[in-house]
Amino acid sequence: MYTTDFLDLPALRLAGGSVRLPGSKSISNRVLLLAALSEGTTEVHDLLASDDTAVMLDALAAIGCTVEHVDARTVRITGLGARAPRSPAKLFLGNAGTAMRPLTAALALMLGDFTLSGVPRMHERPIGDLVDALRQLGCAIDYLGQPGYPPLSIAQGGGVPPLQLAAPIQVRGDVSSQFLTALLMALPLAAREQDVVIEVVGELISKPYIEITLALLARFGIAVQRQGWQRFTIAAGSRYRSPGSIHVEADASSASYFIALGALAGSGDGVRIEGVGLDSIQGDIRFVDAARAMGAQVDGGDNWLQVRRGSWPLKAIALDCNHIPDAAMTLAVMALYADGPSLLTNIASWRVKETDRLAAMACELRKLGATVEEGADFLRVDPLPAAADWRAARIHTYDDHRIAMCFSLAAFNPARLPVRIEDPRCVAKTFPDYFEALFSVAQAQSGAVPVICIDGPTASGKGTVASLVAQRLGYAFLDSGALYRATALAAARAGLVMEPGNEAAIAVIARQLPIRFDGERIWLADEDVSEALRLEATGADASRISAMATVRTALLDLQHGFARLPGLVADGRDMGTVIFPTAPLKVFMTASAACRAERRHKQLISKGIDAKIDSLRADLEARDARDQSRAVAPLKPAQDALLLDNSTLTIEETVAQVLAWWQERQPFAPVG
Ligand SMILES: Nc1ncnc2c1ncn2[C@@H]1O[C@H](COP(=O)(O)OP(=O)(O)OP(=O)(O)O)[C@@H](O)[C@H]1O
Ligand SMILES: Nc1ccn([C@H]2C[C@H](O)[C@@H](COP(=O)(O)O)O2)c(=O)n1
Repeated sequence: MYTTDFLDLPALRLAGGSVRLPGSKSISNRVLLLAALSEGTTEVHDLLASDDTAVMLDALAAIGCTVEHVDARTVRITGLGARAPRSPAKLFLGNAGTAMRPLTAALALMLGDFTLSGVPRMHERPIGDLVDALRQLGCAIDYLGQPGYPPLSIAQGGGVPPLQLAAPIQVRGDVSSQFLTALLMALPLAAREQDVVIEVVGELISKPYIEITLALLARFGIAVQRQGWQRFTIAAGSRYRSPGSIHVEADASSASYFIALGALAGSGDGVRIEGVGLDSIQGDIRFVDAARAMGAQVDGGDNWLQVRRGSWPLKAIALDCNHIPDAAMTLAVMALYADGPSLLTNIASWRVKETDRLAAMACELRKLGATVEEGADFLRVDPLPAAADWRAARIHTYDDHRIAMCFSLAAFNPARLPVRIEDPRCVAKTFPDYFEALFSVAQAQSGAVPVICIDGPTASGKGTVASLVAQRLGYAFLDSGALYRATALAAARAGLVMEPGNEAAIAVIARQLPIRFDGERIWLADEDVSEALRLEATGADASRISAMATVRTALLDLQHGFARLPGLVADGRDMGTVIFPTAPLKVFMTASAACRAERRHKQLISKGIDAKIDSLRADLEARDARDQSRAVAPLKPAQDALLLDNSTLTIEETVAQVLAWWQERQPFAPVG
């Protein structure tokens, strides 16, 4: 997951290959709660691991369920069954509506004292209609802040009041379908002796989500009779029965980004999506119809979809999106690539989601250059047909995962502009590895993967700085010196002396180098050689073999392979001059010899390695002289490199300077 302040997506061109999607958030949190209310143990497979499921799991553990993490995608829940929940309990539910609403309803029908709170935005998301319905029943539930919104208190430690079940329980259906879902999941607790009837007031929105709720209730042994979308009856004697084991389908809303990707850029066989198919129980699968209407070619089976580009430009649509409220946001970005204005209607529910999505989408689409009309419950988006119409935008994401994900599609713009996604970590709500998945199937425009080169003499700090710059930008990092060091180490172990007569044999070793980078650690085959590589003797050997032309050629492809999405920071001696000559930023980093010898001395002493400054200085000057004077790819600044002498700078100041130069090269308008 990218935890950087922002993530710059370079211009993208094509998409192909296969992605496996994480489990559905809606299904995951419903299954977890139903497992918690059941007797016995339920093994939940392919569970979504995300912020919203994490808060649900924490809450279930806090009220006394046993939660065992079997592996990254499997959890075992032992439910409460007939037991009372552990109380008092304070439950923090983040910004997870799928946890806040159903848990409120379930706990309001149980013995105990509970408070339920969330992040500030959760305290702006309405829950009054659900609380009204629970109060009709007689539950003791109160607002701890603003009436109508969380945080809430449930105070039934002395006993659950007698419930008023004779008359149907009324709940509004036109603000959020989660209120009805919450009641449907919780009220079997009250239907021991008599039928419980729920009546929906107003037109029910997002009906497909209710279908998911009913399907999952059935898996847990609860049959609900439905009369149209207005009246739901839970039969007397209902009891949650664990299915023992249950699989969570992949998230159909998450599929929308990859369906769109296939429609925009799917080349060859297009994009294959694993984990959800055309027969999904999730309403958002109907996004496929909308994508087809816009021109996408979509095939599918039981548990897979395959998407290719069809009509181009895409066809504009006018669509009532009530049935696909979450996935419809993706259509708003696809509309930028259409042959006319698109109109998305019946999306008022966007206003009470993670953020006011109607306002947010309009604002961010305009930043890209689009003309957008925002109505109370609709959005009209004009396309951006010509490259000149597009702007390079910093997309603000409002702590809303879907905004981050759907705006990534703007990186396919014909103007070949990058798109900056602020706070990319917000995708953790439903799809923590979204950008990794995107980069695994998307291809950049040729030459568009950005590379920052930092070359310089030994101990100038280029490795330290390059690695930090890479971290701040979410880019890959290439320590090219490690490749020469590893080759030298492997050659020494093969009994070779680093001299010209052995050049051919050393080049063979370089070409087949079984090197692997794993965070801070470096492996040669199955041996961790991180420490051995940093020895001064290994550095000197590396310097000797780096003068051999065939060894340098043997390492070329390996180095080029590091240039991948979203970008690369590479440090070495010839990154800017030979390996990435068209890189948009080249830095030549130096420091005085005295300063470098002192830094290296400190570095070695801190690792418990004894060293003398004078001999270190003599060694590094000898190494620099050899690296500068060799015939192939000598150490020297590229013509267009910026010089950075950091003798008097701290590491942080040096990093800040490189990042400032990088920002100057970006096309985004200055902030403010
Ligand atoms: N201003 C600075 N910028 C970068 N590094 C610094 C700075 N001040 C001190 N250092 C320290 O200098 C030491 C040498 O840095 P580093 O190993 O990154 O150099 P290098 O140029 O990559 O060396 P080599 O080419 O031998 O791999 C590190 O311990 C680093 O923390
Ligand atoms: N791009 C590179 C990187 C390294 N070398 C050689 C020259 C160095 O003395 C030696 C070790 O590099 P370090 O780990 O100290 O950066 O490897 C090179 O020629 N070209």
